[in-house]
Amino acid sequence: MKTFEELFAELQAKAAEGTPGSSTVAALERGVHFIGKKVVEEAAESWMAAEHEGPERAAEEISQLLYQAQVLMIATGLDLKDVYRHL
Ligand SMILES: N=c1c2ncn([C@@H]3O[C@H](COP(=O)(O)OP(=O)(O)OP(=O)(O)O)[C@@H](O)[C@H]3O)c2ncn1[C@@H]1O[C@H](COP(=O)(O)O)[C@@H](O)[C@H]1O
Repeated sequence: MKTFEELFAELQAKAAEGTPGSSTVAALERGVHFIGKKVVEEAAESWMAAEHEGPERAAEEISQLLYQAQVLMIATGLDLKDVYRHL
């Protein structure tokens, strides 16, 4: 198990190193348009899971939504503090 902050630090490091075999690096190479579509896809799947598939499936889909949101942040050059200051 990892926290939101720990995952973000891991993704930043992989992006900086261009780690081979990383799905994050592959997504970043495809760009914001591709990542944005993944965010929307995971948002829809989170909604559907919450409404129809129960809390366990919702948790799984929401974790993927958080992951994709972090990838979008990195693709946009944002750090966590850039987002947190709007909370
Ligand atoms: N938490 C995630 C994570 N969540 C989702 N994904 C990716 O997001 C994509 C999910 O897209 P899809 O919806 O197409 O996948 P799916 O099979 O249809 O899944 P469902 O949405 O239908 O359930 C897959 O490519 C996953 O690899 C993730 N990829 C990586 N991580 C974590 O990110 C870290 C770095 O991973 P790498 O960059 O791959 O090394 C590791 O700690 C990973 O655990």
